Amino acid sequence: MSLLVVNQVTKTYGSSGWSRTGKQAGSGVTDVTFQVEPGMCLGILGESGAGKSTLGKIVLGLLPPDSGSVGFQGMDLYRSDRHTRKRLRRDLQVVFQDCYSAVNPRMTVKQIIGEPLRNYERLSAKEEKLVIAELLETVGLATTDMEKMPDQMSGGQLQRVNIARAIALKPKMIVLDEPVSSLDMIVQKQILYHLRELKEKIGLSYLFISHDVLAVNVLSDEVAIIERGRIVETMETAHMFHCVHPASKRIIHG
Ligand SMILES: Nc1ncnc2c1ncn2[C@@H]1O[C@H](COP(=O)(O)OP(=O)(O)OP(=O)(O)O)[C@@H](O)[C@H]1O
Repeated sequence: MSLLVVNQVTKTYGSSGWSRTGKQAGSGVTDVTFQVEPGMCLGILGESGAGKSTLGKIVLGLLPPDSGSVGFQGMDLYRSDRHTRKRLRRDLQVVFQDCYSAVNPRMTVKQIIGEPLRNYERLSAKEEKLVIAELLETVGLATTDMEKMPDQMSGGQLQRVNIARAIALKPKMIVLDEPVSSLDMIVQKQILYHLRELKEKIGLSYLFISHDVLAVNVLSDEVAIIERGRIVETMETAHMFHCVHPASKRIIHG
């Protein structure tokens, strides 16, 4: 059974003018269908404004679509009761592009990573500290980083903290919304390889939203090209350079 099933999802924003968020009203996404299998990574590759973040929010249960459905672990994300949704959200985590705004600047690394544990698990302070130390090691940070504040870390280190928080509850899937695009090239590469390792080690699935062909190539098993809110072509990443749709060719071959 597929882990994530997105079926004919459409979301249209206001028809004219500018929204409260300052974005110019646009089409959002139209009739989007795809699946992600357990342990696999699907890359959603598209240019700016193509609808990638809209799709990410819909999959995370944060933005109800106008029509269509999102199934996760066999349950309908938007038609389940609150209790089921909370359970599903535990298995569906996210890492956003902006590692600094994703954390509370007044919290220590220990408090940031401990937040989901406190929301879902009943651990003693000692157990929680042990789990956090293990998570820090898993993402390649030192246990002594626990007491640091976000502004004492580099962007790459803080993104590793965000990854540690995302995997704290041993989720089945992580939505990666441009997780490396604000980092420099060397750090980007390190984090992408680390995410790939984690995927294999823990059996994680990813929905990897990106505009970056090389990044998608490192992490994804399959890639779907999105243009003006529509998926125009889906292929195995290994065959990505033989794409046929004009939008895919433009994005992949530059
Ligand atoms: N809150 C909003 N209100 C109105 N229109 C919006 C809103 N959010 C997005 N849009 C519009 O929906 C379309 C898709 O936007 P979205 O942010 O999903 O694209 P994206 O591919 O993530 O772009 P980027 O890579 O620049 O972040 C765009 O035309 C955008 O202007």
